[in-house]
Amino acid sequence: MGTCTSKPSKPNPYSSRDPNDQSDPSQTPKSLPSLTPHHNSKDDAVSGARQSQSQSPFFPFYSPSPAHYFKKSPATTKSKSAASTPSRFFRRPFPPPSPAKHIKAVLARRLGKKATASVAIPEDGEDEDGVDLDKRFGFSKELTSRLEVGDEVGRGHFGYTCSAVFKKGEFKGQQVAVKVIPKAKMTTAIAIEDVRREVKILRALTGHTNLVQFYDAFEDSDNVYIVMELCEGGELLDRILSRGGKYSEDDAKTVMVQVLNVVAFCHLQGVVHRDLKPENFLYTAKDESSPLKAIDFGLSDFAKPDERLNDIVGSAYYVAPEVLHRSYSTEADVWSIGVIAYILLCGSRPFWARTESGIFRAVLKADPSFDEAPWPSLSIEAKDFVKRLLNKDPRKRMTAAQALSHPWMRNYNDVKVPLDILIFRLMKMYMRSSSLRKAALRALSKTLTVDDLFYLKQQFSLLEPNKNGTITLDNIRMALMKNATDAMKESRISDLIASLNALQYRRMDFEEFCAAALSVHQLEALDRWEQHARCAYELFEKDGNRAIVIEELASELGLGPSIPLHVVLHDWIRHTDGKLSFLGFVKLLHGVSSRTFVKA
Ligand SMILES: Nc1ncnc2c1ncn2[C@@H]1O[C@H](COP(=O)(O)OP(=O)(O)OP(=O)(O)O)[C@@H](O)[C@H]1O
Ligand SMILES: [Ca+2]
Ligand SMILES: [Ca+2]
Repeated sequence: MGTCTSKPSKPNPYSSRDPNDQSDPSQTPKSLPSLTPHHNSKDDAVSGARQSQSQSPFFPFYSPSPAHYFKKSPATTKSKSAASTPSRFFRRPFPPPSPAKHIKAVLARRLGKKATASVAIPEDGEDEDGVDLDKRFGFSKELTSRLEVGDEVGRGHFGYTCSAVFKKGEFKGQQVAVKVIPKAKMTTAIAIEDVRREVKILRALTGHTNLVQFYDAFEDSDNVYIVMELCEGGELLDRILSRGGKYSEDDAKTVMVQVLNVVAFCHLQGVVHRDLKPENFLYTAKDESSPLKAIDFGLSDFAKPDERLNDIVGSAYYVAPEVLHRSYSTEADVWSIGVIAYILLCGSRPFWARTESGIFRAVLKADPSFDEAPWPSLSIEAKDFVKRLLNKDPRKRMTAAQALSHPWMRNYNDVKVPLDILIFRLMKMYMRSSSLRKAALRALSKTLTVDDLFYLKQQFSLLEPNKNGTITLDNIRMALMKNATDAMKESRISDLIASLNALQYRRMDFEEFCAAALSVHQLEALDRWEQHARCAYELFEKDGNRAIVIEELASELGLGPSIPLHVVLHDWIRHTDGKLSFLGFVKLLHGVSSRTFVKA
């Protein structure tokens, strides 16, 4: 993104650092151990872009940045005509790359202005003609009287971060971090709104162990200041690089459990982070066992139930395919966690190319490699875990809470599985389904394995405080309230509860809960899907299948009069006895609507 990539032109006026000291510690080139890219792309342009150590000792680990970075970087010039070897060295590109939002700009160039005009987002960096931007945030102006601001501790594209100490008040003496975001960089209404939202989300979400604690926000005519907990242990990225990307499975789990916990929490609150990457997780202290904290909610947004987001934001290596397709929600964060998990376990990036469009092509088309070392020596569970996070279909991808109950994770240090927002979405769909579909789902739920049931049992018990084997609408409301932050108001999670109103006068037992909260799409992604479906159909045949005429089936499915019923539903009914065929059964499980047929 154009103007948001440069460093502040003047030194931090609050820093006690020697103003004559021209050196910038963040810019000292570091030689870093290799993070080898590998994937199974059949695209020669992509695989041919791998680099050799001899010819390319330096290569940015970060996203290949916008073209202007690439042209300037000596690292990239060196890497041009190289072939692949696994053990080369990278160092950090210079200046810091991977501005999060630039993906939008790159796609705008690729698709042409017209294609992106629908979202009416001016390119960042472009001034909005004739519009006087209101850069007042309503934050306190008392920064200097409340805090003594010290040295710079980190830097991003939108801001830089300094350490500071509270001079007075309830936090007197407390060391904190202050992220300084220059107002000069807020050149569009969208950019201003982003900063407003970053503060709003941080303020609302604070309280989770793995989320940086927010203290306050200030402003003056030049900057916005976000005061938060100081994390002195550095970025997760630096730890990965210093280890050469080699994490034992247990060490990777220690990272994953924290990342998944905070992301499951955000998703339950209806917040999607949209920029999950190792740079945006900080350790509170230098020691290995210090907790990890999610930071940088600069691209985060509220994801209302049933709403799809469409801004193309994120960082290239970590961006989910559906973000590139401009229709996504919380699942996109889980993809990014899958990329992080892949990197932790094998030290390589799953989707890699020399150019940004090459990375996007790989994200959309290529399957990451699980054949090269060290994958063959890793556990089957570890591979399954990563594959289920990196499913290209967001409906088939695990959620963060499901990932915590995956066999690879769940026995690790007594992992606690948090409430999963997906449960509410699925229950809502179930409550609105026809009795025929409910019977089909019930049959399918009888085929679930111990692993599948583990997750559902955990979720059920989170909703069932009385342990009497049933849940009510009140129980659900209470469970959500127990976990609620202010963010839920904005993301309208209460609407979800309202949509479960049909539960008001009855209870749901575990058996029905399994039918209501199972995801057909996720089961379909498994190798054993065919077995599940066949077995469920047999059960359905014994107990649920009945003769049905096409018109009745259409009304069960809620199909409108515009659908040529006899054409589309012909194969759904068995001609011998007029009952649902296997095909009809599977279609029914998915839940269909007139829209399905219109699309087809
Ligand atoms: N609470 C904190 N404690 C210590 N350092 C921090 C803290 N918050 C941020 N930093 C440092 O400042 C850097 C920039 O912060 P942040 O990522 O929030 O800024 P940004 O301008 O939004 O960056 P990006 O270019 O990634 O969007 C971080 O990578 C980190 O090194
Ligand atoms: Ca960042
Ligand atoms: Ca950011």
